[in-house]
Amino acid sequence: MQPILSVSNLSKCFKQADGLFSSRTITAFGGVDFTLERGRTLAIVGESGSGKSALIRTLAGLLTATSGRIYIDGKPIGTLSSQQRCTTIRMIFQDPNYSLNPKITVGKILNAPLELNTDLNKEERHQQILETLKLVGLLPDYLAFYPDMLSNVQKHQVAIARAMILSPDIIIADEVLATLDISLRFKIVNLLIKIQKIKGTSYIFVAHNMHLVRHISDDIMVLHQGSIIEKGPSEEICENPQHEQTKYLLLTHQPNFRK
Ligand SMILES: Nc1ncnc2c1ncn2[C@@H]1O[C@H](COP(=O)(O)OP(=O)(O)OP(=O)(O)O)[C@@H](O)[C@H]1O
Repeated sequence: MQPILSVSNLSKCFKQADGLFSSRTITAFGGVDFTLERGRTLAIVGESGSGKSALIRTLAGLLTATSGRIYIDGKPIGTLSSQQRCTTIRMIFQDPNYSLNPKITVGKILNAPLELNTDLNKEERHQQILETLKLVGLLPDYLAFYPDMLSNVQKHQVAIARAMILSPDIIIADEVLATLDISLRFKIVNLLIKIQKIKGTSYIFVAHNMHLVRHISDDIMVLHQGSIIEKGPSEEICENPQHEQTKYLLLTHQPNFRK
């Protein structure tokens, strides 16, 4: 079967001012190749500055690649309209305290992507919103709530609902669990796993916690200084890491690691 996402020789460079008249080029990542199958979860790990955020932002269309190709379901991403792109890949940002507008209700937050990207009428949009709220485990009462009236975990549920409202093929989650304590982390992880089973969504997770990564991902890709140094099935990478940097990440973020 065709992978839902295929990335070939992708790179992103930034130009940064260096003195008054000169600039220097910073390569955030380069030569990145990978595929993501439908209904699978890929975790991207790496030390700070390894290029994780730049890569996922490029995949989500928030940054333009310097070179390389991205194919969605076999089609070059450049051939998709912005609506098609929005309904295919959605991103969940790290902290819902910043990504959810505190001035609008949950109902309006969920209605906006439908209004912008679909031809559904008001009643159809309302139905879609109710179904999505149910999917993430929230009651219809929450439609009238403002984000500040919600607990931290409920804000995460709303952020997931906003990402799922267009039933995208791929969800990219940027360190979404970092702001939650351990018990709530597993609540959100289990919710994401449940959604994947029901909808067949593919996930790309950026995470630091290797223990969690092992639990939630099928495959792991390790970035180091902008390059992929290791990728493969999660169990294999965690049990038998080949690269020193992967061993270091496992030691730092997984206390039981003994290699
Ligand atoms: N807008 C930018 N302008 C210049 N350089 C940038 C920009 N964004 C990222 N970089 C550089 O690209 C490299 C990769 O950064 P990136 O934020 O993708 O790393 P990261 O792995 O996500 O780090 P972290 O885990 O700390 O978020 C770094 O050297 C960073 O300084």
